[in-house]
Order: sequence, then structure tokens, then C-alpha cells
Amino acid sequence: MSGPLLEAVGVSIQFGGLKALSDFNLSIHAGELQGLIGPNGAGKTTAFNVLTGVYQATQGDVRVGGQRVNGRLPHQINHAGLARTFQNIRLFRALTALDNVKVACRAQTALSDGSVGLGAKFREAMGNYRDWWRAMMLTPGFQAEEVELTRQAERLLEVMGLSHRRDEEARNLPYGEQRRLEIARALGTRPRVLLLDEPAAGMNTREKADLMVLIRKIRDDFQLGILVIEHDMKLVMGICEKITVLDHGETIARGAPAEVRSDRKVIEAYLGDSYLESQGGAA
Ligand SMILES: Nc1ncnc2c1ncn2[C@@H]1O[C@H](COP(=O)(O)OP(=O)(O)OP(=O)(O)O)[C@@H](O)[C@H]1O
Repeated sequence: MSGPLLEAVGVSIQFGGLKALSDFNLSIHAGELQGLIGPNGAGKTTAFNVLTGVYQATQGDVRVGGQRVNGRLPHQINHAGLARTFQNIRLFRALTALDNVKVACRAQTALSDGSVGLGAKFREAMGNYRDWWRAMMLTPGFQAEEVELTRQAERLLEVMGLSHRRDEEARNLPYGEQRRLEIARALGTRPRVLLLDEPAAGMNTREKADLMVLIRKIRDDFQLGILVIEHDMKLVMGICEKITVLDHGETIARGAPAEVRSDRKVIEAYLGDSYLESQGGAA
């Protein structure tokens, strides 16, 4: 297998006096499913934001597919192969499920090559103008592209078990299905690595378990690298091969679920008394 698809090397970020992430290291290869856990405010979402270009690292490097992506914009990093979902669902609420996914698929075909600067902005603007014109004129090329995008989006809805919601507005979908639609949208950008920020938040136990099975299946079918933030320990330990634990921005443990589960620092910092109680007193 070739090198990592996603790498963070010594990444730190500071907000004023607060070091939200310190010397964060991560490496994800194709087909790997990893977890990122930690108590509230530990720096998990900050890590996602630095990896995806929402925040710029104060120190360290982020690499996607071996390319350094520091300084790139989120959509350019997405184009390089990294997609994410958000803790707070972000969908086009008034668009149908199908159109939500189509927009993502189209964005990937239309986006720039990841270069930055005025030249790149100009090329992107010209591309947008050309696409608008083709859409207005309903050119044969545009229509053929539409058919292909619809086919791709329908397939992703099927993968996520949402075919029956194809023509419903996103806002009318039950919460759990909105979360699955977000993943379908992320997949629409044809990533090589997928970052899922609490994908099971707000779901009931059954939905959560089903979603985890689905995440594994996506990983296998698309040969993706996946990093998932999840508060439910049992779930995250049940599906991830490797887990990184953050506390106050520091990485306090990394390893297989069994190692992490029995790590004293992790138990103290994160799992705490309630976990110990749920395990009948044993770590
Ligand atoms: N833009 C920002 N400006 C200032 N402080 C920030 C910013 N973003 C995050 N922080 C701070 O960084 C720390 C880490 O926050 P983060 O949201 O990454 O934690 P988390 O592990 O994702 O928590 P949760 O599990 O509650 O989502 C917190 O103290 C938070 O207040």
C-alpha cells in the first residue's frame, strides 16, 4: 500500500492564550477506520477544522495524498480528496435529497485544481460562468452531465439507504436520515478520506448501531480512510481499529481500542467514573 492519504504532523493551533491543539499527529491510510475521542472541549472539532482548512495551523503540516495543504481553502482541500460532515447538520434544507447530493457531485466536477492565487480565482470564475451559460442553454453536454450526476447521486442515496427519500426536501427528513444524507453529500465529492464529526449524534441506540455498520461498509466499498468523532465509547471502540484520545488539546493516548480502554490517563480524563461503573468497576 502507498503512503498515508491524510497526515497531520506536529499540528498546533492557538486561539489567543488557549492552545486548542498541541503537537497533533495523525496518519490515515486507505481502508483505515480510526476514531478521535476526548471530553468536551478537548479539541476534536478543532482538529477537524485544521485538517479541512477552516482554521490554519499555527505550527505543523497537514498533507492530503502526500501534498502539503496548509493555507488552502476548505473547498480546495476537499478537491484534494478530503470530505467532512459537521456536528451541526449542514444541508440545503429546501432542496430534495437528490439535489443535495447532486450539488456535491457537481461541485467536485466544477472545482479548481487546488491551486491558489488570482489566476486560480479567475479560472474558477470563468468555469462558473461557462457552467451557468451551458445550463441556461441546456446544451447537449450539460444534459448528458445532468444524467450522469443524477445517476451518481441516486447511487449514493441507495448506499446510504435513502432511495425512498429521493424527492423529499431535506428539512422534512427525520433527523437520523438527515445525518445519513450529509454523509451521502460528503461522498458526492468523491473523497479519499472522510471525516465524520459525531455522525450518530441525536440518534437512538438502534440507529447508531445501524449507522456504524454502514460506516464500515462505506469504508470497505469505497476503500476510504475514515476518521470519526463519536461520544459513544461502545460504538467507537466497536468499529474503529485505532483511536486517538485528546484532552485539553494534547494527545494523551493512541492505539487499538483495547489499549486505549485500559489506559489510565484515558480513564481518568475521559471515561471517568461513569464508564467504570458501566463496566462493573473494571477498566
Ligand atoms: N474559533 C475559536 N476561537 C476560540 N476558541 C475556540 C475556537 N474554536 C474552538 N475553541 C476552543 O478550543 C477548545 C476546543 O474546542 P473543540 O470544539 O475543538 O472541542 P471538542 O473536543 O470538539 O468538544 P465537543 O466534544 O464539546 O464538541 C475549546 O476550549 C473551545 O472553546
